[in-house]
Amino acid sequence: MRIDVITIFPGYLAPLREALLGRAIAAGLVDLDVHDLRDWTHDVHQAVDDAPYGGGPGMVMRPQVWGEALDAVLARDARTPRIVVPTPAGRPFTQATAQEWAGAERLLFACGRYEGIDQRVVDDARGRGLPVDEVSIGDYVLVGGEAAVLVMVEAVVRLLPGVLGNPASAEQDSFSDGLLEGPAYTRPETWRGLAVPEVLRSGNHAAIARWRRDRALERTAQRRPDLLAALPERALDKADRAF
Ligand SMILES: Nc1ccccc1-c1cnco1
Repeated sequence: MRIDVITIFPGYLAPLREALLGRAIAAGLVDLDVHDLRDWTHDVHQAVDDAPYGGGPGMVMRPQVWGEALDAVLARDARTPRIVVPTPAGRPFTQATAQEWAGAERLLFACGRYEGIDQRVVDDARGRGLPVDEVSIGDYVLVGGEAAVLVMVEAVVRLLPGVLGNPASAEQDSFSDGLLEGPAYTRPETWRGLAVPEVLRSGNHAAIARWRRDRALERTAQRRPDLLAALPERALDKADRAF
């Protein structure tokens, strides 16, 4: 997978070259290119934004600069990318989105700041038949899209074959079966007077699986009843319903 990121703060994306993602890049599973949007400005001030038509607070990022940047970065590789624009006004980014994008051969993230990018940049790209996803990582206000790109790239790249040491862990993630993961424990058996639940040390794998499923159902019901309500009928078996 090739990943391009266009931003006015390239340094903000440095963490993408660390740890798991850094290893994926080193292993050739991911090609990452971070581009400075200001490289496509032509004025001495390298202006990337301007006042919004219609007035109001903040600044809007200029279409000319973004248009030139996108055209140049698109041309760097023959593969057509999904263009991703992080925005608080976007559709929710979920595990399903990450799984969908993990199948893409190329992703191009356009990091907007201020009050966003002139809408015509997205409209022009869509008008040329390019897939553009405007997505939000949650209902809160960030200063720019860069933090959202760190989140989304990690969620996607960990799903790529060969990235995770143990692919099973991707299957057992929270959300992969529609439920939140339950509590996890490791040694010592007792710590500050708190003991590991007996069943987890019993060696009875059926009982352990049941206990874990019950804790996941319990936690999901308490913290994310919306996820429980969204589960398809077939997702809960008889034992689940008894819980
Ligand atoms: N608040 C923001 C400001 C700029 C670019 C993205 C966001 C965003 C993305 N997901 C939530 O917020």
